[in-house]
Amino acid sequence: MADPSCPPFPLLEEEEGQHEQEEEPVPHGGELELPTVDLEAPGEALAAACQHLGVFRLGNHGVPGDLSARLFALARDLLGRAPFEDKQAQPGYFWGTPALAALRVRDVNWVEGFHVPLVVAQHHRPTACPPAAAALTELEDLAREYGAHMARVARTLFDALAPALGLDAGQASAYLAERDGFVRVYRYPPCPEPGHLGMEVHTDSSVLSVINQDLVGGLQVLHDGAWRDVAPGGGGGGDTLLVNLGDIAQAISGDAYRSVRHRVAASRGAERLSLCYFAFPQDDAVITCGGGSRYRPFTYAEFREQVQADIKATGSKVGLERFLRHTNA
Ligand SMILES: O=C(O)CCC(=O)C(=O)O
Ligand SMILES: [Fe+2]
Repeated sequence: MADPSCPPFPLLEEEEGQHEQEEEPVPHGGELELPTVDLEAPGEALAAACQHLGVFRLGNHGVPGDLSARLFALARDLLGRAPFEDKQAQPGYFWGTPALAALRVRDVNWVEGFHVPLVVAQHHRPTACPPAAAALTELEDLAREYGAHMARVARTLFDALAPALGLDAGQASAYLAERDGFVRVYRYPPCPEPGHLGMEVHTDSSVLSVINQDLVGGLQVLHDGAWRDVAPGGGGGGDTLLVNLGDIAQAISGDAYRSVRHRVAASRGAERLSLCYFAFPQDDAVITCGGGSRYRPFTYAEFREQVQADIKATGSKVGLERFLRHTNA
């Protein structure tokens, strides 16, 4: 029977030769052991994880366990129990990848959620509709409280990395506008199509992202040419969060740090929930890592606009490759 909390599953009719899921099948290498960085004493483990993996677990993060638990519970109710049509009417709600819907319906990710910016001018705050209005307001308030913790986490990590990256005070401030970040509360409903993705392969456009996943699992990172599972163990099911670096961290570090490619496999059996926070630079921050870098200096606004233009035109993000210096070889 169709799940009323989801839209109808798109019929995935392939037009011959037009769509490739992956150019070459990427092997699956089982679970990836991740290092744990202590937020209270990041030490050398932090830079090492950024260099080798681009993803790590974070302990001693100071996010109250009951705050995450309340957010997970509310998200489960608001997303998992309500009919799709009701959710669509709510501000901040999205299904799949809205930017792709008009282009290639078959690529729509099997995920839904609420997008919650940390800072919103009061007069811009849209009003939720009944019957979920009170619960949705509570979800937003909790997500902002959670987001304030995330901003603290992002700033602490970034400040710990800044000396090794050779950043001056102005750069350290402009490259991480942590209060301008946002939280996404995701639900990956059980998917009727085996092998479908909850979220397609991508790198984040952020400086860094913090993932808090429940116990279901499904997150995979590309490591040494193979997809590797990142086992649950986050705030939803343990004491650590996951941090992954985004494209901007890679650019600022002149490719020393990795913006790790990742995806989420859809599950057939259980719904999966995650709370994700994304931190970005100021729009006018000039991203540069000196003359030796493969990338020309660019502002974050330029990067964001290029990503959006590429997605609109082709359905895919190109990312940092767009900003390579031209060589006249
Ligand atoms: O839900 C997750 O665990 C990951 C989501 C993600 O990669 C993203 O939103 O960029
Ligand atoms: Fe991501």
